[in-house]
Amino acid sequence: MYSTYYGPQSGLAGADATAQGSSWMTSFMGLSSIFAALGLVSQSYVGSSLKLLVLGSLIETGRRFFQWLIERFRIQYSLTAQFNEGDPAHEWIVLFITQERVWKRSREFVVTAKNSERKWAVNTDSDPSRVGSAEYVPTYQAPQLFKWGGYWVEIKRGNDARGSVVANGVSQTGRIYLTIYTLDMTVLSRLVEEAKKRYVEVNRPHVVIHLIDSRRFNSSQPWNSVKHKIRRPLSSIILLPGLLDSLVQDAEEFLKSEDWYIGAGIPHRRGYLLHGPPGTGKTSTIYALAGALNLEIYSLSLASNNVDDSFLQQAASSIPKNGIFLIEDIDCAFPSRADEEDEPMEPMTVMRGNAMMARARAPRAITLSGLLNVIDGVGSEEGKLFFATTNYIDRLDAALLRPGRIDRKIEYALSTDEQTRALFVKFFPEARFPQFAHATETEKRNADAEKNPTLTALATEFSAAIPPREFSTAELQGYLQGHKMHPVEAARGAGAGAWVEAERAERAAREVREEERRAKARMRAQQMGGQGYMPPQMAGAGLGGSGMNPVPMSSTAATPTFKSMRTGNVAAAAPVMT
Ligand SMILES: Nc1ncnc2c1ncn2[C@@H]1O[C@H](COP(=O)(O)OP(=O)(O)OP(=O)(O)O)[C@@H](O)[C@H]1O
Repeated sequence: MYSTYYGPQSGLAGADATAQGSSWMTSFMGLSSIFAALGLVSQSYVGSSLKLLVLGSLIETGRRFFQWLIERFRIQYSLTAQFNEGDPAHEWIVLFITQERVWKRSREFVVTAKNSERKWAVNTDSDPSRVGSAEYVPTYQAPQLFKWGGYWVEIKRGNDARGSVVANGVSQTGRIYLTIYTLDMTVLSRLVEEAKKRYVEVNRPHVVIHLIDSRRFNSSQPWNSVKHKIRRPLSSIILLPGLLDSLVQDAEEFLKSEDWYIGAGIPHRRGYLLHGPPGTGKTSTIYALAGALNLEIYSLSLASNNVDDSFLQQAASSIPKNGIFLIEDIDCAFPSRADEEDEPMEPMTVMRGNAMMARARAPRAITLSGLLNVIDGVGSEEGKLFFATTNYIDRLDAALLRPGRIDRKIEYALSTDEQTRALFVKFFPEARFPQFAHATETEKRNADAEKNPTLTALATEFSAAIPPREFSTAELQGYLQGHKMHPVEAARGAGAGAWVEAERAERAAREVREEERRAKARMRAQQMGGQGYMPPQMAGAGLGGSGMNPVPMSSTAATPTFKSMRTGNVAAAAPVMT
């Protein structure tokens, strides 16, 4: 049924409107309550955030304050020492922390194949006799704390930005900072002394040689590489009788007489020049002497690209007391005129004019005056032993050789009969060859000396087969090494005699080749001369090999060849100390 009912209909419309109004109101109310609720929520959120912010700030401030306090404490109640790589003390401390097993908490290691360069690797193997093929060296990048002698010590590594280079991703040069939590300076010096003592102990079987590695060149830390050589006994050096003893005695006496030098007003230093043909034992003598006297060697090559006067000065003055400063082949820095003429420039360079030619022969970085200053300048005293070696003493300037710079000149010569014999005996000791041991008088009478020779007899035969003053000890050593298990073959028959003939033939061929090279070089020099070129040392009116060198060089003497040295006055002279 359907009916029309207006009143209520209109009433209904009104009610609708009312309902609409109330729903709007409701919505408004709802919204506002949401907003209110949201407001409340956001109020509480902001509040909490604020609270968190305040709390966080407080914690951070507290943390910083605590850090500051710790830093204050560290500064006030600790000592920090810095050890720079290249300095010997750095070596001591690295060994010390390795022995203290500080590396145990290390997380970073440099791993390299074993070689003679110092690494102070950690020994992780429980069996110390087992030798691994690689070295594991902790980098100490993160600070490490350990206890020593009742004190807390912190060790940290820092890098020297100027000098460090990155090899295999690991910085090679750097510093070690050692912080001890005490105010007592004596603790630091006790620790350093202890470190040095251990270092000396560990190195007893070795000779320590400090070198300059140009790959890690750092002018403020010149000695940046350390090598260890097994100590060589003095008895293994075969020289003329008395020579080695007098050298060792001289050096020992020098080291003991510091007070005398001070009293006499003489700088406490001693210079030695070892000169003579290659392979006669000059370098071996210095290493054996360093081992016998417990001295470390600081060895420098003047031929290195990076070495100039100021670097030389820096290197020499950073050698500690009682160190050996060694310059090998000292003549190399100042080649004689003959050598300069042997190495003319390339023809292309000549074509471009004299100005370019003059520049092409750039002045050498080391000057003679620079070298002289280093040998007798500030920092060269303090108990330093200066050793230089050369194959060509005639090339050296008289200024370099004067007493005070070079106090002893020791001449080495090619092997004498006596040395050749001694070398054979050293090579074939009776302990290793008992079958050739000394025979008793009865045995000697009954034995057939030809069939059953003793080592002494073989040594005499060997020295008779080798002409005296013709071969260096190194050459003879090379020959004997080829027969190290066969003393009879080494001493007799085709062995020694055939070797002498082969060596002579090879030398003659080498000299022919050398003469050809020189002739070619002279021709090139003449061609240059024809185009107006004059070698700078000639233009420089008698200046030495270094263009910057204000001191005249005595390089006009003809360069001796080793043939002339063997047959001439050098060969005739016995090794002497002057
Ligand atoms: N007099 C010697 N006694 C023992 N060994 C020697 C002697 N001379 C040379 N040797 C041996 O020869 C090798 C080279 O010797 P060393 O380097 O000492 O000679 P050098 O005179 O310094 O040579 P260079 O002038 O070329 O530097 C070494 O292995 C060394 O053992």
